[in-house]
Amino acid sequence: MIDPIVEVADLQLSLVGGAGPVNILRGVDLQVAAGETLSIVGPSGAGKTSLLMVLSGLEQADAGRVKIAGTDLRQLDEDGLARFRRRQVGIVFQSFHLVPTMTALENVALPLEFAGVDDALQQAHQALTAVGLEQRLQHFPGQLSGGEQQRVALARAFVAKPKLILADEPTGNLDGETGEKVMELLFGLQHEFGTTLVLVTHDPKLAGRCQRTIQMIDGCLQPVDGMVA
Ligand SMILES: Nc1ncnc2c1ncn2[C@@H]1O[C@H](COP(=O)(O)OP(=O)(O)OP(=O)(O)O)[C@@H](O)[C@H]1O
Repeated sequence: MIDPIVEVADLQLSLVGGAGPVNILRGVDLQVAAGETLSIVGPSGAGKTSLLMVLSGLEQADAGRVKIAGTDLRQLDEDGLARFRRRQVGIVFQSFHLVPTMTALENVALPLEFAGVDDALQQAHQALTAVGLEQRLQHFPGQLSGGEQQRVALARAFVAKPKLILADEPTGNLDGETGEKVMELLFGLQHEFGTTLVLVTHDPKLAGRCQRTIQMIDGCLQPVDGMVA
């Protein structure tokens, strides 16, 4: 593959649960090209979220290779991983993960402020306008609907123009119509910025919007319909 932004080889992850260590990712190989949209589907508990956690640097793999936008994540310490996340990755979670004590504007400005950007609030204002929330800048998450909260989360994920967006069930907590609108916004922003998108979903319609779909089964990635992971 030319110019892959995600390069994962023989990735292994085990986490310690109540009954001892569990092998969650068991030899994952994956390449995603710059600008590509990829969906990952598969049964509950197969390891999809865990893979996104490793790709975002929120979880450290036990073995294998994880290179994102040319950075070998396994060589980074906690500070390096935090810097990597701020610069290269935007994350959209099912349950929004906004800071409840901050307004929509402050939530979106946060990644820019961490990155030392001077006009963080101005850029956050623009990003919220782009998702149709210019009338909600000073609202706190608790004063927003689920769909509005997810639009704030989309603005926050895209505001620093990361190379990679990781989305975990971004419409999972929304009703059908609201989910459709959030999906349109997500793909609209992805297209506008040419961002690489890796999306975990149980929704076949959402998965079908991506250029490529693969499935996670029992900690391993497998092709869907003859496609190659
Ligand atoms: N912190 C943890 N400690 C121990 N086990 C964990 C931890 N986090 C996840 N697991 C286990 O890892 C497995 C994979 O979980 P993961 O959330 O990645 O699956 P998933 O495919 O995203 O599932 P779903 O579709 O239900 O969200 C599950 O069996 C889960 O119980």
